[in-house]
Amino acid sequence: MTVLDAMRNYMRRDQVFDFLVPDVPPDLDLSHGIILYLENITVSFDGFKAINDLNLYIEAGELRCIIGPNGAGKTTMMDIITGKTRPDTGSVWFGQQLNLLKMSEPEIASAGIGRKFQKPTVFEHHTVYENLELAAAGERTIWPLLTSGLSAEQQDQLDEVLGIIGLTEHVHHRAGSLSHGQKQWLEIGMLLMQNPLLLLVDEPVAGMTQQEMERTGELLTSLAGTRSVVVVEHDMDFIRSIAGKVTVLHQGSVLAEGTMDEVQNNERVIEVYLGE
Ligand SMILES: Nc1ncnc2c1ncn2[C@@H]1O[C@H](COP(=O)(O)OP(=O)(O)OP(=O)(O)O)[C@@H](O)[C@H]1O
Repeated sequence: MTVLDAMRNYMRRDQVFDFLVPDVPPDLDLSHGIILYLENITVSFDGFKAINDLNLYIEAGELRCIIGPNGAGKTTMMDIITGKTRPDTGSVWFGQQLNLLKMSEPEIASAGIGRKFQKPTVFEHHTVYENLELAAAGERTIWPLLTSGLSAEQQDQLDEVLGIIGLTEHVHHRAGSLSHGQKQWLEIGMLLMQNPLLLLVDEPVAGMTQQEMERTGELLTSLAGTRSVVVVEHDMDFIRSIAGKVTVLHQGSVLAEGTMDEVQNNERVIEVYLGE
């Protein structure tokens, strides 16, 4: 079964994960099995090419790890996908039909691309429940939430998300009282309330305990399949524990791509990154 078939199966409404199966917008064409196309991207800052003729393709439903030395362009690449930075040249497509370069940051988020930054940005004085509730509402639809609360479907989704991120027992605790790892999971849960089809996750395990790291690996692995997950991370043990395909960025381009074993044994990768 191809990844796309698997994704289509997950999308069937008679399956158990009903509330967590992202709705595929009608204009998001995944018929080629690719959810994200970055082609011939170049970005310069004051004449310095932070991204240099980058080509990257993310499959529907895959978990991709992006690694590379400091300054390789990983953050800039994420910024391009989310519309924060516009490239000088190249194209960025979400599925076959959505040209991300013609969309604003909020439009890109609404189309189904969620981003988790390295530091957790939960509302510390609100409970876990309230954080998820606010995330369900989204910025532009908060008024209905204040007046009538969550819909039955959103409530079911919230319960499901709580289970996935392992915070059911903490639902009425203030987010500020959670451990660092739990805050990171809560923020991933907040993104899940928006049902993204592509989740971008920046250095999720920085500062986590070994146990939290393992739990995060399980969480991200479980999210792939029903959605695509792109993880930027420096921790090689973590990458090895979750990775399917790994992309190594160097000086703004793809240096190598393959399994963790393949990239770890690649001479160029050893030279410019792993041998550091
Ligand atoms: N707004 C900016 N203005 C000038 N230079 C920038 C800007 N943003 C990024 N750069 C430069 O572009 C290059 C790529 O930076 P980027 O943050 O994308 O790398 P990275 O792979 O995410 O690094 P790290 O692993 O340290 O987070 C770096 O040399 C950085 O200094």
